[in-house]
Amino acid sequence: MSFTYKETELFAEQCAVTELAKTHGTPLFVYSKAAITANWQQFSQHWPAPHKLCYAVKANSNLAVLNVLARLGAGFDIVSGGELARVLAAGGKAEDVVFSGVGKSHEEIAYALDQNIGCFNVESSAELERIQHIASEKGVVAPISLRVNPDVDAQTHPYIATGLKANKFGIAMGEALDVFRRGQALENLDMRGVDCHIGSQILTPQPFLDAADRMFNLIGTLREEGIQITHLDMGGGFGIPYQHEEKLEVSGYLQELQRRAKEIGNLTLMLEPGRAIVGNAGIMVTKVEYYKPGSEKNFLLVDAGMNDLLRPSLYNAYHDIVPVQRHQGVDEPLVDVVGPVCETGDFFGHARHLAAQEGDLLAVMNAGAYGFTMASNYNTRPRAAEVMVHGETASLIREREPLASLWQGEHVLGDDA
Ligand SMILES: Cc1ncc(COP(=O)(O)O)c(C=O)c1O
Ligand SMILES: N[C@@H](CCCC[NH3+])C(=O)O
Repeated sequence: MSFTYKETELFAEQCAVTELAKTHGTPLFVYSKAAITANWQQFSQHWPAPHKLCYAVKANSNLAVLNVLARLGAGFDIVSGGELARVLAAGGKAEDVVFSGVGKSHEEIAYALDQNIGCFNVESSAELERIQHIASEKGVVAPISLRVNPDVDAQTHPYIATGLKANKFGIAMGEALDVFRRGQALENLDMRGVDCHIGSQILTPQPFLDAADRMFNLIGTLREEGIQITHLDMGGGFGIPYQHEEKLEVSGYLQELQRRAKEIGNLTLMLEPGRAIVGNAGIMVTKVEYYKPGSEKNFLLVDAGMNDLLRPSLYNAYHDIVPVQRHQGVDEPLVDVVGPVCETGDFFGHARHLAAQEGDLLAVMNAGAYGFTMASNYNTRPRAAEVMVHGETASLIREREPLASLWQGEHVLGDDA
């Protein structure tokens, strides 16, 4: 059985999807190892050593996915102690991990230091002091990069734009030199890099190039001060086509970064792609529970909800919805595809032409990134199972959550309370 996610090929493989749904139930996330590998190679072929690629774990942190990437030689970008634990459990190495995030706790910093993490991407002066304190208590030296906010408009959804002054992320460009000097004065910090991340689902190269200009200028300024920065991490954010968008061509940008790094010398580059590696490598399969025609709107009620795939509800994001079994020669009414959760915002698509009946399967496309990782138990719904298709085989890589796990660990008060 082979499996790809182009619509036509999905139909050719309808038996496979139907079989998987029958075996594992729905909703079900299905990922393709071949697609993840191909996406990874799109970057790695233009990114020779010593430059590094750190996959952003938040996009999809299933252990099998992380393991495929670790075997491909990936480094990892994490934002929590939990993500670090996952990377290690999946066979990744701590030295290949960069730790991003604005709110790292004491516990997370201590854990990362104990594991000999590759680098902390530090987002504030307060965080710098905290890492110094913990590293000195442990008698170790922490590798540090400063995340700088380049104040660039990423031209994306405001909730996922991160590189503007008004956003909570990074250290303001104008403060970077002072914070860097402070870091250099602290004994248990090794100030070795700068980084930025301007946002996610960016579809034009210009914001990346603008950010790169500002970061290279900053490195120039730091070097004039005698501060020898040895790495620049430009983050992730590479968008994928969900609807009719143009595919973002990354190779030109990657080459431009390398050209500039070579020009100034002694600089290793890093990137942190997430969505671009796993987004189109996954679908969410869901079953139609009811067709509910109405005078104003028709609804297809499916068994997946916003708790399984939050992107449409949170960002009004578009995902193609494809029937797994196509009914030939029948009308395709206009329908809203909605879930069972008690919120009007619980939808996967509005005004779609779809002919589907109770029991039919639908595939929600491009669900490999920020799908399962943003799932919750809202409405006390168990999180879905995940399957990886590899070659002729499909393996269950995460079981559906058992219902009992949804209340285990909770305690009712005794009668005397
Ligand atoms: C610091 C950092 N790096 C990398 C990423 C990955 O972004 P994307 O999935 O858009 O490539 C994110 C998320 O936006 C992030 O916050
Ligand atoms: N969760 C977002 C991306 C946010 C990236 C995290 N920095 C999405 O689904 O598009």
